Amino acid sequence: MASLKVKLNNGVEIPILGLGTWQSKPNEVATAVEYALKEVGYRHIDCAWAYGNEKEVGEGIRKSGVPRSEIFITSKLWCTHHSRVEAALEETLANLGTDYLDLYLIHWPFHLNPNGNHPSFPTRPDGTRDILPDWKIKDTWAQMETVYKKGKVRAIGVSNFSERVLEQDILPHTTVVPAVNQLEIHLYNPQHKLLSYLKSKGIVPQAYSPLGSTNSPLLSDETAAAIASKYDLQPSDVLLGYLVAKDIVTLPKSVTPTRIASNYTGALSAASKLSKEDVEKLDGVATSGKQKRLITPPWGVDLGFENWP
Ligand SMILES: NC(=O)C1=CN([C@@H]2O[C@H](COP(=O)(O)OP(=O)(O)OC[C@H]3O[C@@H](n4cnc5c(N)ncnc54)[C@H](OP(=O)(O)O)[C@@H]3O)[C@@H](O)[C@H]2O)C=CC1
Ligand SMILES: O=C[C@H](O)[C@@H](O)[C@@H](O)[C@H](O)C(=O)O
Repeated sequence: MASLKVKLNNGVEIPILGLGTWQSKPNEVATAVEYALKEVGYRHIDCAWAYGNEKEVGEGIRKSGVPRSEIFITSKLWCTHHSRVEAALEETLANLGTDYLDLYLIHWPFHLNPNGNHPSFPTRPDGTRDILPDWKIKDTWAQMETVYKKGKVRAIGVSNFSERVLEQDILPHTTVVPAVNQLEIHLYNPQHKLLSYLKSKGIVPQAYSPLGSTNSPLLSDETAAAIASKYDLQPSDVLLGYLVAKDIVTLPKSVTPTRIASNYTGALSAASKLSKEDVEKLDGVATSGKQKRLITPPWGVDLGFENWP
């Protein structure tokens, strides 16, 4: 049986399943969060300033009646805020209506121009993203360490950081090793090499877009479907259970009550049923020609990832 929590490198425990909230409309997310916490048993919500719905997530948390201390809340520092981490965190805390986060992540390893032509997605005259090329990501991380040491967040980590960025730009300069790296990890983008590297450094991986995100090609995958029918599960259960069985913190998003419920129970059920051979088979799907990244914002610079188009 897969464990329900994973221990981070500072001893804090994180529930292995969390509810995603990207693209959850503000008028839907409060109900979704309330339902997930009150009716299903989720105790972990994955948020971000950039999702524009943190106020409504906070509303859902309060309406659920589940005590704050029982819920693991993650949020992420947006790219236009790298020079003012503490102020950005305060804004997120106020939006969510809480006085601390369980985990705060740097959303992407770039500082976008805070004085550009858009508050979240500034672009240059040629249309490319207005990244500050001279900004050092270690200076963002130093501010993350400050808010951690002040006790405003129980753990700090990163998201969308490749091995190269961690190895060259973060780890040589840290006193606190990131607790987590949140990445696109799923059947078609399993990132085996990066996962081994993270394990060697004690950094816990979190899987975003575990179902393949919007209009997912994964839900009709033949290997996942065959394994699902063997155990009387849905393919979505297998997609999630596969990651949970590998001790990867998994973040399915849904605003549909039946899916919010089945993703939770199905993931745990699949994780307990999948054999070593099933997991090996699923591990090989991408390398047998199905490798595909689904979330590739147009950064216009090399992030250091394998298989970035
Ligand atoms: N750090 C980062 O850069 C990123 C972080 N994330 C995080 O990870 C979370 C999950 O990733 P996300 O990209 O949202 O994608 P998911 O892989 O979680 O897929 C979500 C999509 O699948 C649908 N869905 C959910 N459950 C089922 C089911 N059982 N059967 C069929 N369809 C289903 C949802 O529809 P519906 O809601 O209508 O039910 C939605 O369209 C995000 O919400 C966010 O919190 C995601 C991307 C990038
Ligand atoms: O967390 C979700 C994703 O990272 C999302 O915030 C980005 O992909 C963003 O839409 C972008 O275009 O950079």
